[in-house]
Amino acid sequence: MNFPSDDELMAGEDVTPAHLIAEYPEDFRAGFACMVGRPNVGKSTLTNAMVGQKIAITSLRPQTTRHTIRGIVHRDDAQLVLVDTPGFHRPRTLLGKRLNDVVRETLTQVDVIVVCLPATDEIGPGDRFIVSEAAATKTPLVAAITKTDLAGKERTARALIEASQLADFADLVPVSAVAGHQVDTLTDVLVSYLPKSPPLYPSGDITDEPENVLIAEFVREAALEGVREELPHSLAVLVEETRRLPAKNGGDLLHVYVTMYVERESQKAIVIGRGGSRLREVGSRARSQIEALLGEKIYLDVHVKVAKDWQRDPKLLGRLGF
Ligand SMILES: Nc1nc2c(ncn2[C@@H]2O[C@H](COP(=O)(O)OP(=O)(O)OP(=O)(O)O)[C@@H](O)[C@H]2O)c(=O)[nH]1
Repeated sequence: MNFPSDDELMAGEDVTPAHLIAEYPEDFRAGFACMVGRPNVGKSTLTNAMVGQKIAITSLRPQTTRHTIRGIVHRDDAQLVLVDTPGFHRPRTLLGKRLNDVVRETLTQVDVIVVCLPATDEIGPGDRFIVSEAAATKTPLVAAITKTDLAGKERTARALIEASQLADFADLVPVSAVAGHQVDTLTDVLVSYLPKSPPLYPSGDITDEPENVLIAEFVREAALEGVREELPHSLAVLVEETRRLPAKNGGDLLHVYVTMYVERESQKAIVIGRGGSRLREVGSRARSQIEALLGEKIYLDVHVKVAKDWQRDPKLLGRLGF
């Protein structure tokens, strides 16, 4: 994570690029919020709804968010940088341990933590574990009671009461990212916990994740779609290279070379499909998303490799950005 250090923030104009010193109101606020919660509670969807553009990766399958992807909410009076963490897991592998470390480190550095609790579900041990980890930091906690459109009024009211008994939340906000209900209210609440500060990022930025991370996530998301087998933990995607090559019809075309790592031959067969049919579908779905992200046509080359136990291989984990 590349949070600006205290020194950088204190140093003000000395390190602030010229484009950031543009005019901003005296009481401007800027800072970081981090979403935590069990898998599938709606963290990514909520991040997208607040930022207003697809950045974090959502999926029907749990635990798809591997990388810490930030979205940035730009307002006239504030800049809210949203950090979308992978979520806590009971660490069984080196990957699991590193993911937890990333989350913990993040939680101590942000200005406010958003604990996402779905209105549809009873509070369980998973929620309690996450809330206790979050409460162990000195950071203010805000509860977002998510998916209220699915839960209805009565169940949402009960979820609010249950949440208020769970921890000393500074605020509780019922919200539906899908229906767009109370999303702005949540942003208002989070902004109120940010320090007075000049903007931290240029006004056009929606995320500072390198493009290759987003490209890899798009391929991963496409590869997981419609697969029932337990693939989420076993699938990792790496952008090996991007290269601009002359196109047939003149000009040039961006070639993107991607490797998908699975742990077993059987998983490779699932990903590739009969005669490569599934992989072609995955490639074309990912390609159109990547083209939308980059604003240009690309050539996408996806290779599938078996890397047994990649989750325990420090070298490969490092290359994959963990
Ligand atoms: N109806 C409804 N569905 C929602 C809402 N928010 C999220 N969902 C759905 O819930 C599922 C999980 O949402 P995500 O945003 O991927 O959840 P997450 O917490 O980021 O999940 P992980 O990446 O696994 O940690 C997706 O199918 C979403 O479409 C909501 O407000 N209303």
